[in-house]
Amino acid sequence: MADYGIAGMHKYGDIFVCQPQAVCISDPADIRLVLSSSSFLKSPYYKILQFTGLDSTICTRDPHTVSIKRRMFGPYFSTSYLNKLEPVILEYGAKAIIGRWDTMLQNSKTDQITINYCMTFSLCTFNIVSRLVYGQDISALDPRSLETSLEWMADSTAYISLRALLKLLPGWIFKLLTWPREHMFDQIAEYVQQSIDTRKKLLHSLMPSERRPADLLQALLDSQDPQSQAHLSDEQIHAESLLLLIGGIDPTAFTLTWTLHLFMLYPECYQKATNEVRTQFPHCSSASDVITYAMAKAKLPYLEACIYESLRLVPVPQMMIPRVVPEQGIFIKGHYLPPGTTIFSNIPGSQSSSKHWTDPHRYNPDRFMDPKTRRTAIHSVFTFGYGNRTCMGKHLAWLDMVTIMANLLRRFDFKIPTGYTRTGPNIIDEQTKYPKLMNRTKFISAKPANQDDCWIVVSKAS
Ligand code: HEM
Repeated sequence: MADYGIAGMHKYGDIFVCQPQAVCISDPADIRLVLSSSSFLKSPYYKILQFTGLDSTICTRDPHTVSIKRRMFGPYFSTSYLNKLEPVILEYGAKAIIGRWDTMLQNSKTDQITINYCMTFSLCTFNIVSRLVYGQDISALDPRSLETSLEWMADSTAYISLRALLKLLPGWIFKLLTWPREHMFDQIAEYVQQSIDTRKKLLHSLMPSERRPADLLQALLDSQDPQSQAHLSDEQIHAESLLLLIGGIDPTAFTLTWTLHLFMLYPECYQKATNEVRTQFPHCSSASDVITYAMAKAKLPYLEACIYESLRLVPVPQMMIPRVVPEQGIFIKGHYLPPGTTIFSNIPGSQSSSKHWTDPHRYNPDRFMDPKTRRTAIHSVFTFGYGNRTCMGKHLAWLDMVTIMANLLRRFDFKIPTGYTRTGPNIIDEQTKYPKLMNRTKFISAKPANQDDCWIVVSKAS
């Protein structure tokens, strides 16, 4: 889909017909216009994201229900609620990686270790999400549970996504293809139910003076329909929790992966980001001394710009967030689009277009630093979507990404393993004339296609 959008944009420009009664648009101004209007409903395509028999937030189309759901859950994804969750996020995120790498370095005879950073970031975001959404400490980065965690994470997320996609097929084919692994779905459902039951028991046993837990499981249990005051049923919690599981692991982990990969391809950016972190936070007294999100937001603008630039250059979600033209129709670039037309926002195309970005194939975080271009640049990155259906978890994703990256750059040095020659600062892509990026899958997520590209040498900060 992403390649098709990029090729179509090069051939036909900022708007082209991509299917009967469907167009693909790439001008950031047009994308903003469509995505910021609540009268452009999500297209029925989103039904494939129905992980259980019920609509979770992402595939809800009816504007009234959407408004209720966003009012119910929105406060729990706000920066003020996330502040309460930050100690847990730091413990299961940045501190968990630091602890693991410190132990590995202590046991290493060479003062350096070689690790797979994509896997580390995936386990780490899995660790955070499991704690926040299921209230479970799965210690994903602990060597004793590493293999089980990897297997469970890969199988469950792949299976849930695949099961959703297979729904596009006729019912009997869906049943035929999914029944051999249907037990997995039952296992996940059981896990969710156990988490809900354990939490309900805990709440029941709390003394009035004791504090209720603060996490996303509690948010799902506490949230109330603003009109009827009704709470979510266990089935609704199940549907929403699977969305948080799928949305919360891969996009965050892969954005971190691309950021570190891009640092290795652009050593000057890596050096600048590292210098910024180590100049602003020079003293690192103990293992528990970590850079918090507020500290990073206040003092690390270049690191933030680096993450924005990764989100622009490699937008991890590869879907084109389709919307339907409302009954009054719309003119885009002089073309009248009648009601019912599907509009795909060509995010990968728009974010790599030389019409809208100077030197688009170059990783250049400075475009998010210059006060003259910063605002427009930020509003032209659609990796989290945009407007009234923008990603609800984006503040959480930023918190995860900034705290993990800032703390790792502060404590560790990174370099490409000796002998690795598939990518590097001097391995230039013939087409773009800039360092070649590692290959990626382009189906659902821009995931590194080959895990062998994700090894990196880590040592203590010099
Ligand atoms: C870098 C990380 C992330 C990226 C790039 C990302 C991207 C997206 C995108 C593109 C959408 C769809 C927007 C649309 O359909 O118009 C979305 C929706 C959503 N995301 Fe994320 N996401 C990320 C992290 C998260 C996290 C950590 C969570 C929560 C744990 C989350 C929860 C959600 C929810 C609940 C929605 C549905 C919002 C709605 O339909 O109104 N996301 N995200």
